[in-house]
Amino acid sequence: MSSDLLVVENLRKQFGGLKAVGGDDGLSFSVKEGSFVGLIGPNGAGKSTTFNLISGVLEPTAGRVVLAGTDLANVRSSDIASLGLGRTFQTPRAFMSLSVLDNVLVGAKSSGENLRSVLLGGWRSSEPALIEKAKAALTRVGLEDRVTETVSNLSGGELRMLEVARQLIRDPKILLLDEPTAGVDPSLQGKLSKILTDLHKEGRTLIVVEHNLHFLFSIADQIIVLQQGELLSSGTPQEIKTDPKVVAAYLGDEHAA
Ligand SMILES: Nc1ncnc2c1ncn2[C@@H]1O[C@H](COP(=O)(O)OP(=O)(O)OP(=O)(O)O)[C@@H](O)[C@H]1O
Repeated sequence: MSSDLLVVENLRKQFGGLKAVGGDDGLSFSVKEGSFVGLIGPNGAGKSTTFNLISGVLEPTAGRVVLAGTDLANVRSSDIASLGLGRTFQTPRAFMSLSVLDNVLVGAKSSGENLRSVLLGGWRSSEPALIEKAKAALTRVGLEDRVTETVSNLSGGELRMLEVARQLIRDPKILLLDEPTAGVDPSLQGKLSKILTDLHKEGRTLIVVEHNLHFLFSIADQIIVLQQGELLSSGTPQEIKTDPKVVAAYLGDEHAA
């Protein structure tokens, strides 16, 4: 039986005294190694804040996050990635004037030195093994024909896939993806769903925030529903679709069984 890779325990985050995540007892849930979790909830439910707390972008007001047995309160946020956690953001982040390949390479080691030389315009990667790894990551996300393209010429969907490739080069155990279908042409969503399913099949744990429930419910094996920062429900996609609390509070009448 697989064990918990991620444990979120009594987690709370307030901004200026206003609750963003967690009620009185805080938000608690756990994610088993190798699972594919969808994190859903209406706008403002606390999904991105939860991602920011797990990835160390924000510090919790209370509670803790334990990744692979390590309490992240004891880990500098810049070191969380080296514990095997990768994440993408709602708004993709990239060096727009660099090539697709260089964007993957520059993130590979994430040293301050790399970033400084990119900003000064003198950065080059010359490690053949790393270049091969970057190309393999780009092939995984379907960008193998765009390797030499300048990032500013990519479509919104390609930019999202580039972000995933930038994470894959570090070989993360767990990947947090914030709205991967946003800006992706609907005709390409089948391709995206295959990419995510393949990452899952090779043993990676995925947590995906997504508003496109049709997309998410067809690929995730567990759904966690947040409402106003609190856990509303958790279960298989089928259980969630038919949970009266979820139907009433989130999915709306048209989804009622
Ligand atoms: N930096 C911040 N300062 C103040 N309030 C914030 C901040 N970030 C988030 N919030 C508030 O916290 C709550 C949760 O926001 P969050 O962005 O986590 O929700 P979400 O579920 O990701 O929403 P969406 O689906 O719209 O992206 C909201 O009420 C939001 O206004």
